[in-house]
Amino acid sequence: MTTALPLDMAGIRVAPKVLLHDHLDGGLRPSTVLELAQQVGYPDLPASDTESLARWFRTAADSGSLEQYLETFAHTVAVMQTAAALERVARECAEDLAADGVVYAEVRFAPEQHLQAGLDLDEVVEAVLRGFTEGEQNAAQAGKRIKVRCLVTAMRHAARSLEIAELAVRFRARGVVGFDIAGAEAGFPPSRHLDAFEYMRAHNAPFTIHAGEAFGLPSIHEAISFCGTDRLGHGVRVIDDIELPPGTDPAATTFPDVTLGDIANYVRDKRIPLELCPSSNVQTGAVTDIASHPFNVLARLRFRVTVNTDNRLMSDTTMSREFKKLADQFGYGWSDLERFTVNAMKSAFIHFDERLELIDEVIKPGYAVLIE
Ligand SMILES: O=c1[nH]cnc2c1ncn2[C@H]1C[C@H](O)[C@@H](CO)O1
Ligand SMILES: [Zn+2]
Repeated sequence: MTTALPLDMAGIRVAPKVLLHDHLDGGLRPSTVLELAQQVGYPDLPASDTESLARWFRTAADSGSLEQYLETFAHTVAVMQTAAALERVARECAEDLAADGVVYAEVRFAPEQHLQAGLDLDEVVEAVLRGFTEGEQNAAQAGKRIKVRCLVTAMRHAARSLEIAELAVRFRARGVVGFDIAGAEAGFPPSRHLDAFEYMRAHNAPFTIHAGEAFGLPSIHEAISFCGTDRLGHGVRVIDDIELPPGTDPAATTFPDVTLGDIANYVRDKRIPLELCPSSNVQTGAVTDIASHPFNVLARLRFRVTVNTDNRLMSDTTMSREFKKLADQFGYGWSDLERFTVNAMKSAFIHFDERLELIDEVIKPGYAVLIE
């Protein structure tokens, strides 16, 4: 592990980063939530100034339960019901990610949650894509290169997943690069949405599934074996299929006495990317704290780990902060952060030539100056 330049926040912010798991409705600026609520006359915000609102989201999301964590989205979704609001939120998302040094992002949201003021699914997606393009252009003017693509999510408790998969395919040439399911995991197995996944596969279109976050191995097993997912949203509970001797330090650099079960072996053998979201996992109770997060075990065992924010507003985080937390906890250097970034870029849903270009022209040169 070489660390030529100090691995501090300033350095991490300039390092090129790739983000595969970030929710549009979980990443609004607190000031934007307030302004949009005022504009649309939404009366139910739990706070009336930026600082208190930011604090409310963070503490309410710190619930230890995915179900309670998800309740906080009622407020962000409520203010994202018009084309103008969606466009603004998407534009600011691209700008904020670019300012943090993210060079490629796949940002997801559930179009079916944004129909309350009369927009249809296509109009919702069009507004968000316009916002991303504007944000990319504004970032470029500020000297920051970013490419933002969209994943459309279906809510797993609802019954619109096939329609959303069709939406993903309909918009595939216009900036939607994949499909996802999210929402409460317990009681809503991925196999409820088999027709949607089959539709995606029939159209040679990729998808990811939130699995192995609040629920354990059975959820991961369904996602990979029955649904054929291309990536795992979180997937952190794959650790339940990995046996380590009692008392093993999760921050160790090697794990020689490890035994992998069939599911863990399959995920690693097939290089199925894990979209790990450390801070979010602590908030929803998937793990106790960052120190006991299986990120390091999975990374050292060479699973295809990627680092993600999940919900920047609810976790009061950024890609840089997630990198910093992991580096501080597990002693990573620039070459490790580069590896996680290349892992993410290889796992992106854009075409191979575009991934390669970003790796060769942006990521490798970006880390080379930090490592030297
Ligand atoms: O971490 C998550 N697990 C499951 N569902 C989630 C998570 N973060 C956000 N969501 C839900 C709430 C949002 O309204 C929805 C679409 O982005 O996805
Ligand atoms: Zn998520």
